[in-house]
Amino acid sequence: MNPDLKKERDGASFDPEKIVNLLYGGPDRVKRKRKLESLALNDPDFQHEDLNFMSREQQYETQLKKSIMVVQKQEKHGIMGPEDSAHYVYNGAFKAMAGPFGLHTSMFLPTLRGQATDEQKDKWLKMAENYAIIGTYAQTEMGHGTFLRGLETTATYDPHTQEFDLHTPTPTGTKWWPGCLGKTSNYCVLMAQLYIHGKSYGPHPFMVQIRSLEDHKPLPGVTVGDIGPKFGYAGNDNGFLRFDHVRIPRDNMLMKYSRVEPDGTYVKPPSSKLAYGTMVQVRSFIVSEAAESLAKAVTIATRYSCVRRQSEMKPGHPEPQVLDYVTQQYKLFPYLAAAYAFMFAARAMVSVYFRSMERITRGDITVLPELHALSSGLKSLSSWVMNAGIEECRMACGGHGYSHASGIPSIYAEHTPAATYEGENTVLMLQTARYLMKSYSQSVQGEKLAGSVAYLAGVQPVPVAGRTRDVLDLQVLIEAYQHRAARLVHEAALQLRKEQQAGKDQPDAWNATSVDLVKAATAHSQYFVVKNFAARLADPAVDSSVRAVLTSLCQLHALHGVVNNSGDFLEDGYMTGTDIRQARRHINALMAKLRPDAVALVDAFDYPDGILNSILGRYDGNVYEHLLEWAKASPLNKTDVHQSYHKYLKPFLQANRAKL
Ligand SMILES: CC/C=C\C/C=C\C/C=C\C/C=C\C/C=C\C/C=C/C(=O)SCCNC(=O)CCNC(=O)[C@H](O)C(C)(C)COP(=O)(O)OP(=O)(O)OC[C@H]1O[C@@H](n2cnc3c(N)ncnc32)[C@H](O)[C@@H]1OP(=O)(O)O
Ligand SMILES: Cc1cc2nc3c(=O)[nH]c(=O)nc-3n(C[C@H](O)[C@H](O)[C@H](O)COP(=O)(O)OP(=O)(O)OC[C@H]3O[C@@H](n4cnc5c(N)ncnc54)[C@H](O)[C@@H]3O)c2cc1C
Repeated sequence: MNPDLKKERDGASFDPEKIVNLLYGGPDRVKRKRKLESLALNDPDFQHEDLNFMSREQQYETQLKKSIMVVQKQEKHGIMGPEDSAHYVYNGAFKAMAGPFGLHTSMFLPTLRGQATDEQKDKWLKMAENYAIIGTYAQTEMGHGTFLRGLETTATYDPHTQEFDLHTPTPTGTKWWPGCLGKTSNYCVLMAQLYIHGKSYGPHPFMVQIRSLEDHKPLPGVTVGDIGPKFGYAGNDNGFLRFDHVRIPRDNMLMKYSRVEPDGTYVKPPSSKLAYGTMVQVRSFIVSEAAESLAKAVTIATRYSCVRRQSEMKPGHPEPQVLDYVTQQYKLFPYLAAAYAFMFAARAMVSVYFRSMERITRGDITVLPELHALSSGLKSLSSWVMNAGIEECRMACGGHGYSHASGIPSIYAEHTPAATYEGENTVLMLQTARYLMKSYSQSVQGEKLAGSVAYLAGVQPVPVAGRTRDVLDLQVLIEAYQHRAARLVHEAALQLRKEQQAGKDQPDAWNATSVDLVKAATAHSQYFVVKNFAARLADPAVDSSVRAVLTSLCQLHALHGVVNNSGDFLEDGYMTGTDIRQARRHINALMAKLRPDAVALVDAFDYPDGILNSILGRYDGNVYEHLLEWAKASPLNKTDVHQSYHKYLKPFLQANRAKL
């Protein structure tokens, strides 16, 4: 063990195991998590050359082979359900979401479960759950991803044959991006515009076979392939798909909510947005993905910052650990705090999701708009912060952060698209804003608001300027976030009205106000995160040493947000210059207080080395010797003299020498 890391761990004010239990739901679940992770990490069948040293084709093949073994072994070991899979599959076996069966489990199966009738489930779900067929979720097209109503792929009902005719009318209508489509899937859930008797009914889901179950060749009329290399996701065959008048039976439309009768009569769903249910589910889960990826990057950068010694803080003294530089703490600790904040927010989001789904299943669709607004806002906020945080962690590791040996580039490449997939973040924040504007106007009309928007009922009066308040008090901070969100919603609503009064129609007024609207929706989401973090600490079951350190983290998270967005808090005089100055001082004091606990706090995320996959973030801190070992494994080091020397460099050098 690196002596610096040992010293850090010995000096912590709490036992990290207590936080591990808090984060993962108690000792039994932690035991299960560790068992599943180590089962996957120590399985010789899952060992392979570092993916960073492989070509894309090799990566795809390796991940596909592993995916198959994962399925077989899951069955053998009785590993079931999303929590088990998160530990065994995504963290243990893959260290990634993006394996070639990723879309089968994350979207294809949930869509069948959520959108198919019981008869349709009997027909397909068992086959899909048992991997007799592999599917994906094919919605996005080359020309349209965000604008779902603009999809071009059509499903035209023919009552004579009781079939749908699937067709891609234009190049831009080509399905583009669906994961696991390019080479792996033989089925997909296709989102296509439903046409009956020449009338459009909007996007609907259809179950479509795209490849032969005999030889895996594309079925007649189907053109399908891989979209080529991307920023990351090398092991995933994101694909393209086109249809040339492909016919499928009527009952291949997923008909849990809307139906087409044999004669072509359309039966409306209780809400047309129920067809978008899988996206809402995955958005709700992405908050956890964002929290975890950020936590991994922060773990690597924090441990490395205790091992790394650089420069002279005091003349003639030994080089200090870089984490002792307050600027380094300022880079890392706010993201450490954010990772915790989003882990708690993710838990809350998932329980809101399941509670809402229970009601929706019982036929109560009134909860849908709030679920959509909350999941859209939290998905966007968490993935934005995650992206900024991972990049900050990379830079905090200096040059070594840029090497794949740090593990950070892979974390970044694997998770950065979360800001884009399942709904582009700005677009989703505007969806949240839409709900906030509606709620605000209901409140202005005297309706009582409930749930996450109840606070919009009235913007609190601005306290007398100069009033002293303790900005370290979590209740004071929650009220400040609440006030800021309510005010920004109120002002965005006023601005929207002003734009309309100035003669703009509603869409133009909305566009003109959209920067304010995104700001308001972001503030609303941040308020939820801060309030939820503080509420988690109020739980009497939380151990006192843990409560102490997490309270400091919660204060840091909230204060950092205040200082970073100080204009919002100052603008209407709710906070004063003195408050902000105090907030800055408190941040410094909190960082000093958290410094001795930093390593224990990242240890408490409980990522073993096999999952972090990082030389810099090793638990034992033996970074330097392993860096060299890792580099020696690079394919370019297989021989002392690379063959290209003989082909190119040698003649070039010889010719140059001959000229002299
Ligand atoms: C069990 C699960 C197991 C494992 C999962 C584990 C972890 C998951 C974590 C990670 C995932 C891992 C791997 C996956 C990796 C990548 C996969 C990526 C997949 C994809 O990207 S799929 C494609 C996603 N595409 C989108 O998200 C498109 C975004 N666009 C839209 O959603 C909509 O078109 C838009 C923009 C929201 C709607 O715009 P518009 O205003 O034009 O809407 P409408 O006119 O259609 O709507 C009017 C009305 O309806 C409201 N509304 C819109 N959407 C919804 C909704 N989903 N629910 C409820 N309500 C909705 C809208 O706000 C309007 O309301 P209003 O009239 O104002 O009342
Ligand atoms: C790694 C990865 C995996 C994916 N997997 C799948 C999959 O499995 N299945 C699938 O169907 N799709 C998948 N997608 C596609 C993904 O869902 C879309 O890329 C995403 O929904 C964004 O749509 P877009 O690409 O059309 O972006 P665009 O909508 O073209 O966005 C471009 C810019 O325009 C802005 N913009 C667009 N509309 C508005 C608006 N109304 N108001 C303000 N600004 C706007 C956006 O904010 C953005 O800045 C995947 C994408 C990636 C990157």
